[in-house]
Amino acid sequence: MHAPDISVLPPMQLLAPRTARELAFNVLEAHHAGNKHIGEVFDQAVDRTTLSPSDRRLAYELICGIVRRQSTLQALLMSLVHRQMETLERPLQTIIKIGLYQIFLCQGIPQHAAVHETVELAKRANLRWGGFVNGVLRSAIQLMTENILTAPSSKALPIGHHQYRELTTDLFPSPTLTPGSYIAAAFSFPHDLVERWVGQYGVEATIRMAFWFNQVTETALRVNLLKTDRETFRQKLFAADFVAEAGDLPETIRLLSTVRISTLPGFPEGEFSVQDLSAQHAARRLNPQPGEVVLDLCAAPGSKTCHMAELMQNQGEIIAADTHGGRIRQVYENAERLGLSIIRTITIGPRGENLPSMEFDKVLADVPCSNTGVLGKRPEARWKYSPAHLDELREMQATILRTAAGKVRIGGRILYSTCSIEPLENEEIVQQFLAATSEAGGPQFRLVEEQKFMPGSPADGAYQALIERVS
Ligand SMILES: C[S@@+](CC[C@H](N)C(=O)[O-])C[C@H]1O[C@@H](n2cnc3c(N)ncnc32)[C@H](O)[C@@H]1O
Repeated sequence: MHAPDISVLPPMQLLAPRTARELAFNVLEAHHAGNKHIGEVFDQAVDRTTLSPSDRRLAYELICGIVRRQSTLQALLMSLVHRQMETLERPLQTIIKIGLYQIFLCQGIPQHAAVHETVELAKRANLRWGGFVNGVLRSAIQLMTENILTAPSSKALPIGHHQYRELTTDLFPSPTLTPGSYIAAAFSFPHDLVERWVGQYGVEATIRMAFWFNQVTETALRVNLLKTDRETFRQKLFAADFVAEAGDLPETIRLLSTVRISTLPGFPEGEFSVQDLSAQHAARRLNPQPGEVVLDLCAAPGSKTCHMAELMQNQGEIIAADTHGGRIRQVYENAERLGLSIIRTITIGPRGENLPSMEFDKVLADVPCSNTGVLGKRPEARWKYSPAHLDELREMQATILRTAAGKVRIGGRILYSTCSIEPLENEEIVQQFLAATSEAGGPQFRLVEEQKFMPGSPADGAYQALIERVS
């Protein structure tokens, strides 16, 4: 008889999770079953618990870490459980991974607590699982040594801050013989993606990026200068026990505490937004002025739209367009919270159908992309990468840039931006656009400047090209 296909079994859920591990289990199981973002699933599940803020934080760290480090945890699991993976129920695999993540990759959780808490979770899920999970996790501890390494090897498990934990066994492919396979398995990235990075940036830079993407990063905030000033807001955070520093741009703050954003002081009053530093450069680079008429072609959820409105002193007009009618509502909600009244939202077709017939001073084209610059912030994003998807995205990006070109006035500017570090989605799209328009007899364009932000230097990866219509 064949083993049942466990991938199609309904998710298992614990009623009323009582611990951080139980909450993590519920969210991971629900995430496996559906298509929703981890953050959304977590928000729904957490609202139904009475867990303390520190338990919620631990649950969130476990969830994000386990989704991110899937390949690493799978390699550990396979070396510990000498059974066909298909015969191991998926909820049981999830529980073991919760234990393995705590033992190998969480700082500050003693091994005995990691084992005890995970065995309790296993027993709550299924009384028969406690002994098995206990055995697997105790064997896992035997895989660890006390040694911290500073260079990769097939025994080296990357743990963060450019350090590796030495294991007692060769768990990973050799980084010397097959660097791409080592990085993919040990750091947990799709193999295709790692091979691209190794080809473009070399092994060392790829490893630096992989470390950066795998560590929990600080959060950048954008202060709403129409409501407060940066120093006053920083003092407010400080008074509420949060550590924050001034960032590069006049409105940027680096928040050095881990926190659920909506609980920060000033959030309901619209004194700030969450936005990565590299993304904050987009509106700054386009430089919209008070009184101008601006088109944001891919606006939802509206971070950059609202930043532009703030830079425009809430004077002029912004048409915030998106093809996703549901998400466009978020632009409206963000604008309302931030006290911005110059934004008008519209739903458009994929080729700009339904856009008003006028021309604009500035056009922002913040196109959908592979997200390869923000893989640290979005734990599941790396697993959505595929070369085939890249082709689809490129077609969409070129179309959106052409739509932008058709809406900008002579002397006006377009900002083409992505949160990708793939040249195919960035420089190549822009160069192809410039070549095509210079050959055609219509409007002419020039590249004013472009910038690629590499992940970790110092913030998310991104690309921005400022293009001017010259005739
Ligand atoms: C990277 S997100 C935009 C993020 C947004 N600019 C911000 O800063 O919050 C890309 C958006 O483009 C939208 N989109 C997808 N295809 C589109 C198209 N053909 N035209 C316009 N928008 C599109 C998606 O619905 C998505 O909301």
